[in-house]
Amino acid sequence: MPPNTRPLPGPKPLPLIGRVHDIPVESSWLKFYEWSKKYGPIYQTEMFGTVHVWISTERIALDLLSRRASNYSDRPQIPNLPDNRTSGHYLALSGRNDTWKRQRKLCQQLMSVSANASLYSYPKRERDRFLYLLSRDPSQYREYVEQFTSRTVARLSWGSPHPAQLLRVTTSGLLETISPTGALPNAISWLMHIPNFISPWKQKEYARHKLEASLLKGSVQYVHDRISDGNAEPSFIHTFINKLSGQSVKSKWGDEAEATYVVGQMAIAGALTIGSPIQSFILAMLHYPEWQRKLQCEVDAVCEGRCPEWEDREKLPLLRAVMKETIRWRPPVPTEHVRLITFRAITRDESIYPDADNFNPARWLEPNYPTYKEPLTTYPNLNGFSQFGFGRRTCQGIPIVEQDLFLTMGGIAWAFNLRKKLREDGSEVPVHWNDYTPLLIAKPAPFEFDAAVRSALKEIALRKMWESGKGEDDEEEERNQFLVQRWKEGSGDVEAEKTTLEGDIGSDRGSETSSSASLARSFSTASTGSDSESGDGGSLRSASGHNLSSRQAMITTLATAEPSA
Ligand code: HEM
Repeated sequence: MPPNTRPLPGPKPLPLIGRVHDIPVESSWLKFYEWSKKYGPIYQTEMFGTVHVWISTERIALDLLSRRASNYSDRPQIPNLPDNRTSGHYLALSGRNDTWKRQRKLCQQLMSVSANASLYSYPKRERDRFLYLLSRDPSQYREYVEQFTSRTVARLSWGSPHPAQLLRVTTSGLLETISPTGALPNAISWLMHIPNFISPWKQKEYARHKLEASLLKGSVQYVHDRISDGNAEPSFIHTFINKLSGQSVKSKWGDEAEATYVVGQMAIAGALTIGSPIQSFILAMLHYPEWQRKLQCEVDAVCEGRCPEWEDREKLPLLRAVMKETIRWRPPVPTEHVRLITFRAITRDESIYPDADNFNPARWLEPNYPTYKEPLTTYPNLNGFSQFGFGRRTCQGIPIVEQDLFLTMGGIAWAFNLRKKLREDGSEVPVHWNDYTPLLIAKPAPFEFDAAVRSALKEIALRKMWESGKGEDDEEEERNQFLVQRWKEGSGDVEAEKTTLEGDIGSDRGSETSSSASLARSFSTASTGSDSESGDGGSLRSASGHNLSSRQAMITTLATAEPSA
């Protein structure tokens, strides 16, 4: 402490445990928010001897994290992932070191090349597929939303939706590994010193990481194969291989092994986060039907009956306001534990957001609100929004978030009347107001609703959108989902499935040349126990010398890997 400074306010710690007993497992951000009301916008808490400083207003966050970024751009060690600051595997969790600086630059470069090409229309393609699926069975909305986000980001990362299903598995495991309310060592940090062979958390994380390494390396090899075949789709890694790799530029962008993890981090971030605001949007439309009507009016008037496209964005300010307001109303990252910002508290600052608990997109569109900004052809947008962080660690995925949310929220408003379900006696099935999952990325707990397609013409249009949006891989993807489900439940005999499906392998589409083959490489690497960290991508062929299909390989991998969820 410099002379003449006072310690920060905060709850008085108890010996050894500090205030750990105060933090609820569910919705811990509510406690941090409550403390910010009591102790002020910057306060400290102690947990098992570690001091945590919490920031709860945008002004202080800007002062410290942006203006004094050279002091405050580091990340702490995560007890359940102790090499997070140095491994170079997760850019968002890296310490402030040269590897992080290089990786951040690469991420920025890959993102801007894709954003300049409007993300190759991948979000539109997946949005069309998503809307049709939602029209078939709204009760499966969470599954379809997660498919949308993970398939879109898989296409962006590797030019194929194939890796999406496994990406979801490894990513949800990672979320548990790093969340303060996930793995126990994150709450009780001395547990990180327990040796591997008796630590269930370390063993689980090791198995997860191994599967993830196979997925990332196999996906990169797949892109190499497609480049050799002359039919590679655009993707982050394709840009790296084509334009940024090679000895001369290695010191600037890193080598391919590093780029594999940078692109992996982008895929992980995209698969994890964007589902939250899409689901919160549906929740908002059920609680605020008047805003649903206004949004539909804007979309109908501007698009004259067709589904909104990314090119319409300048003309749809209300849709952009709804996107931003959804994120403010229900922050996807309510507390950012890696830099200890209570994003939720920031969004509840009444001097900036009057009547803060109310979902009110008008606050971005009318001059009498403090958040209003002109011109409405550009504003509101998500650039610089507090919910994406501050200073040198600001989120690098905003172009993806913006396009994904614009297309899905606009598409839902165009296609459906969302409403609460009615019971037989005419009463409404209640929908919760603010029941969210407890991990680092908060998603609404499941709720029920009806999604009625707004007209017969739209039914036909949705069918056409599905036909053009669905990929060759849809059938195989459906099978993969089934297998992953069985594996997660631990109830399925995956070996038996393997035998049955292997018998059927002749019908497996494109096992020699399609996207399946390269993924197979990574899966076979994992399943044969070869070193998944070696970076060479492993062998392309099975023991019998035949290329494995991704389905066959996934079965093999799942049969040998530990469940991570
Ligand atoms: C609704 C969606 C998203 C939200 C709310 C969100 C929010 C955040 C937040 C709060 C941070 C930490 C900022 C800080 O410490 O100051 C962050 C970092 C990051 N985000 Fe996002 N994010 C989203 C989607 C994405 C997507 C789609 C990508 C894909 C590229 C992405 C990539 C990253 C990366 C690479 C970082 C780490 C930056 C660094 O540490 O230098 N995010 N994001």
